[in-house]
Amino acid sequence: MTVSPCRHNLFVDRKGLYQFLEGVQQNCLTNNSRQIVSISLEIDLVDPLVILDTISQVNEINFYFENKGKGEAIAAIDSVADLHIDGSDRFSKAEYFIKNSLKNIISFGNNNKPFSGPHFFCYFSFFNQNFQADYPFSSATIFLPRWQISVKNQSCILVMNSVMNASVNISKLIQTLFNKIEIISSLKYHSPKIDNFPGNYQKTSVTNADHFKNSVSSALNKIHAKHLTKVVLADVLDVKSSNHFNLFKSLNNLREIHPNCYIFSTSNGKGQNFIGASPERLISIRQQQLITDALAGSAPRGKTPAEDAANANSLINSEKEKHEHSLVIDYITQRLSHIGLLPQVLPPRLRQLTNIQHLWTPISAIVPPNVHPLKIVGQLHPTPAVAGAARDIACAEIRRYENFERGLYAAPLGWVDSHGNCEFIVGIRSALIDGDRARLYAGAGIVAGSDPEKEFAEVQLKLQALLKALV
Ligand SMILES: C=C(O[C@@H]1C=C(C(=O)O)C=C[C@H]1O)C(=O)O
Repeated sequence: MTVSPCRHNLFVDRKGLYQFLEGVQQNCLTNNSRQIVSISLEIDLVDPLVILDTISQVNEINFYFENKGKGEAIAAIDSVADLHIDGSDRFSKAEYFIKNSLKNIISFGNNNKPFSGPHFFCYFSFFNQNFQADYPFSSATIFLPRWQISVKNQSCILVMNSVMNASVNISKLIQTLFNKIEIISSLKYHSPKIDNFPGNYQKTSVTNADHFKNSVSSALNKIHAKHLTKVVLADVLDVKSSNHFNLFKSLNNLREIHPNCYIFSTSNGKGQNFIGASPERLISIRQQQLITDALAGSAPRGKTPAEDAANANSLINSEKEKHEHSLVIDYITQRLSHIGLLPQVLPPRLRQLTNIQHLWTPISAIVPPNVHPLKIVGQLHPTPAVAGAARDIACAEIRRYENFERGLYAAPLGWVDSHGNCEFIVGIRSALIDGDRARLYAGAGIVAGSDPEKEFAEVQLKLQALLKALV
């Protein structure tokens, strides 16, 4: 990838930008080729969620990612290059697509700022192939957005990616960019308050409480028979609202209610969205430093500080929860070692969320430049935090017990840049939204010592927290 020098003043930029684009076009003419130009400009602070809500169209794919605690938010809107695939080699095909696309991208502008330059947004489904024929997302989607608006530490970067060839009108292209900046700048930074949606809604169950509890009991028999050591079973809640779900309000509610979680949303460009608030990072890589989370083992938050501390204490000291947790650590360290990394297990801690708390062990490693982030994602997914152990046996059991398609639930979603930086999370505590209908997903890890009633209560706790933000 070629990088042109950075200029600071927007007016100087306009002239420099014209010359840059002319140079690229000349190159296209000479080589009879096309290129993608990636233009990054610092703009006044805006709220990427407000921008997503205002400029995205139903027929365009998009992606939203926010971590309020880290002061980061990104909206990726519409696509200039995308890949939609299924099958077991989806991670390597996605890696190839990104590497190949990058060869043909030339960058201009503020390239040293966080989130400047081309970023590829990716979302995968839990299984290599979705069984439900009409499930609305492929098992892998990767796209380079036309527009990317991101905020990091109160600084805002706009990236426009655009195709350049011999016939592109450069003045028009620049005009499009500056018109967009004008529209974006006119949208004041605002964070609306949480709404109590007055709309009515009905809950309909796909599974019922007995089905879930019976599955847990049956899985426990298989665990005792040593067929497997852990399986994560999920449940879904179907909701029909009297109004269409309002994505913007739901996401805004989610970020207010769960400031320590990753808030995410993806759209397939056909009217369906997958959204949620996940506490679980699969991997983040910044300057070759990888961090991944082993997150498993749960207890509710207490209603009083004393009750909360007691719950935390019994979580930390529970042999059953520690066993459930250590399966995830063992798997992650083995899988990272398998691809030549040297994982370092950091001290364990508690991840305390609004409604629930988890055992949490971060694991770090240095990533050599020749190991692509998607190789690591493909290596790790699905961890025992969302599948079980042994992994393949657990996945087969999940298919047997769950009578719904997991789709994007509990699967990796995130972004990769051109330097090997990335952030991928696990799409748990999520919902598929389709007009006035929503399907909510949450699960719990089953190990020896699990109690069907308690596991059912844990899943309901997670589902209710999500429901509260959506309706
Ligand atoms: C599978 C989910 O969560 C996972 C299961 C947990 C558990 O059972 O203790 C904890 C965190 C996650 O790894 C979910 O929320 O859907």
